[in-house]
Amino acid sequence: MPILTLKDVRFRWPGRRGFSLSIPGFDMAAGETILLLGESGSGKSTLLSLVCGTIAADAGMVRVAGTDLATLSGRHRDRLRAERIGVIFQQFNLLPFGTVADNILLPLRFAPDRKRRATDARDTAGSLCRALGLPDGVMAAKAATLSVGQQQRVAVARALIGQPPLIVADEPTSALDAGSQAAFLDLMFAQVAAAGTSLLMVSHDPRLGERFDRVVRIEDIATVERPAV
Ligand SMILES: Nc1ncnc2c1ncn2[C@@H]1O[C@H](COP(=O)(O)OP(=O)(O)OP(=O)(O)O)[C@@H](O)[C@H]1O
Repeated sequence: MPILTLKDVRFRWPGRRGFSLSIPGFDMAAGETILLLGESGSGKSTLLSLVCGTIAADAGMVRVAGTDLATLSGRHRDRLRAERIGVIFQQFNLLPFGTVADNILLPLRFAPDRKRRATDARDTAGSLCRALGLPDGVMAAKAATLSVGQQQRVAVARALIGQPPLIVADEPTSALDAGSQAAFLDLMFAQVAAAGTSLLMVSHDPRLGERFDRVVRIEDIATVERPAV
């Protein structure tokens, strides 16, 4: 069964001349890694928001791990996202005054099944930190005191904890220089492969493509209408 299926999806941002996106069909196999490429403003983040259920399609089907998001209430969509999807945002969205441990454990609060899979969640969080090359003792540090590269790794640990079947990442390397970018991707891919997780990552950088099972350009799967400026 695919981890993700989009079929005849249409979405338009509100406003008389809002940007609109339509996707006739897109499938992602379980365990597959896909790089989604497209220029700035081409609708990549909009597509990820549809997948995460933070915005609802006007028409068509978005199916995540076998469930059509349109059949769920808002509360159940939030629950499905927390259980099934690990999200890494462009700005990482860490709680600055929370500790690293607080931040990594946060998604488990809304996802009891995922919490169960993480068994001893604090130990698991510590192991993920070590595997991602974070220094000893980092779990007790306030997130705001870490470097950008370290915060990025905490965001990956938060997405991976409890082994959600799908990781969605929006330009997670945009704040890193080329060397740190490669090191970060090595660590992220090692963890994704170890857990057999599917990874849908957005970027505008085609050089990252060789690491992925498949490279998809947004214009190949979606038709967009942009408002005239
Ligand atoms: N919250 C919003 N409300 C209204 N329109 C929006 C909103 N977010 C995005 N858009 C519209 O959707 C278009 C596509 O934006 P989106 O962020 O999906 O593109 P992107 O490919 O991810 O761009 P970037 O690479 O710059 O992040 C934008 O040009 C904007 O017009």
